[in-house]
Amino acid sequence: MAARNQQTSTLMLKSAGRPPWYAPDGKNLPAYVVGIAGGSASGKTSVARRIVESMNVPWVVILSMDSFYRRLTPEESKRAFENNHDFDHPLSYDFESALRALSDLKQGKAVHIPQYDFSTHSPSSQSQYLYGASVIIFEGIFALYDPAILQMVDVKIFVDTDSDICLARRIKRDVAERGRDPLGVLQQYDRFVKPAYDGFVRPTMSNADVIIPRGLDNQVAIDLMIQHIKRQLDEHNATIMRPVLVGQYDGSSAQDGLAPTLVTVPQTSQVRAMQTILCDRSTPRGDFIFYSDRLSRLVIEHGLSLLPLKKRTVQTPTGLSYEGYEMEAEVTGVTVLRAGGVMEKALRSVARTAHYGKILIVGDPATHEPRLHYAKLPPSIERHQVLLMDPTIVSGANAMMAIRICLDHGVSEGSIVFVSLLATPQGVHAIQTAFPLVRLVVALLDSRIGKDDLLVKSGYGVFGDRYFGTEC
Ligand SMILES: Nc1ncnc2c1ncn2[C@@H]1O[C@H](COP(=O)(O)OP(=O)(O)O)[C@@H](O)[C@H]1O
Ligand SMILES: Nc1ccn([C@@H]2O[C@H](COP(=O)(O)O)[C@@H](O)[C@H]2O)c(=O)n1
Repeated sequence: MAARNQQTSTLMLKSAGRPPWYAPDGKNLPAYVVGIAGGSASGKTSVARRIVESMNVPWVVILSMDSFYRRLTPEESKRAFENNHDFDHPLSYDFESALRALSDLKQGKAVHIPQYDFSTHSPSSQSQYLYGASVIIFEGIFALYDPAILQMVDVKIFVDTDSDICLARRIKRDVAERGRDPLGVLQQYDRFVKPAYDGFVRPTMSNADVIIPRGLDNQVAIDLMIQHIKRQLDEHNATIMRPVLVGQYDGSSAQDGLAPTLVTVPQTSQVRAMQTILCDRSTPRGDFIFYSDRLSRLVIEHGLSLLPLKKRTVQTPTGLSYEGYEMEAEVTGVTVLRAGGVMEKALRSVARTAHYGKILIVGDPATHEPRLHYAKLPPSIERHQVLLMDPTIVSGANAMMAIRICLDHGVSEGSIVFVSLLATPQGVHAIQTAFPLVRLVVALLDSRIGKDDLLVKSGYGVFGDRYFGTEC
């Protein structure tokens, strides 16, 4: 039982090169949902897998209804092991949880899906982390049954395979993969599977847009379906955000027209001197590192000072009580790799108990469109105040993707503080337009951006290269 409660989950996201999945206003575009229903062993999973393989992009995911079987009582579990429990009645599914997961995924949120173990008739200790799919394939015998789920599904498929073939495949599969014996499979089939198919599952065929006779054997129908889904994905991609282009902001180089969510650190004499050292092309690398670290600590401290406090009373060594404060919520620092690592170092030097996450976004060399390559965030991040760290904001496109990822993982917009050493007003404006509640703390504003390479023409140069010594 203890093992069952210790749900493990892979928090890694392997979406090599995922383009933006949200519109210029920062809001997610809904994912396209394909529902695949049909009898048990008709080939639903096989068809879903064939679609995923043919799409050949990581942002197509399968959500199986197996994950939403209701938990059995001890009495029901005993009957299940005697092949005498009805897993084919609609009441055996938790449609509410299935709807919630599907709806979250469709809205672009990250979800943890329980995994089901057919040999124990219960959820396994594993859960699956799904994030950011543009196409979701929802498959199961009742995928086209529940009216609220049907509302979520964009294209509805029913796999119609001869029942004798389904039975033969089910015996083979359940013995090989689900820890069953042939006689038990036959008993369960006669008692529950066949009557439920006739009474509940087959009638949902009338909800389908497309019926695929013979399942995987019907290559023509599957190819047509794949073409249809690819077209939907192309249309989806056509409406996603292109880089926020230089020139959209018409203020001057100062804070003209920018909202008060932008805070520049006080321009003390020390800050001015440090900025000058960082802007100077002849500054030796050792000095560049030293002053970047120092300025990072200042910006981080400034960012931390914006986070809310709550009252805390402590006893002093002399026995008096002291009415003080503590942070209202835990802090997570999210590093936008690689240059954000510099600011992470600064956060580690001032915050003893922070959590950490990392995001890798790489600009497409031709279009400068940001592409998500990796994200790893702490599981409880939705309850934390988040410091997003990237030393430079140019077009704002990378920052917007990083903010979107935090929001998709349940962080509220008002809990995010984006800290940066140098930002363009254009980039800040783009971020503020899409995410008006995100606060930004920067050390320096600089408005000069190269039209072709989207690099700040003055300022610190390519910060990461200068800091890590990787300049060409
Ligand atoms: N066209 C096919 N030819 C041969 N075996 C198949 C075919 N389609 C599916 N199978 C096998 O039948 C079993 C059930 O298929 P599956 O796709 O899991 O069905 P479902 O998801 O509808 O229960 C699996 O072992 C699968 O490998
Ligand atoms: N513990 C369980 C749960 C479900 N089943 C059977 O699985 C069938 C649905 O899965 P398919 O992959 O075949 O669509 C359903 O017909 C249940 O009878 C089970 O045997 N044990």
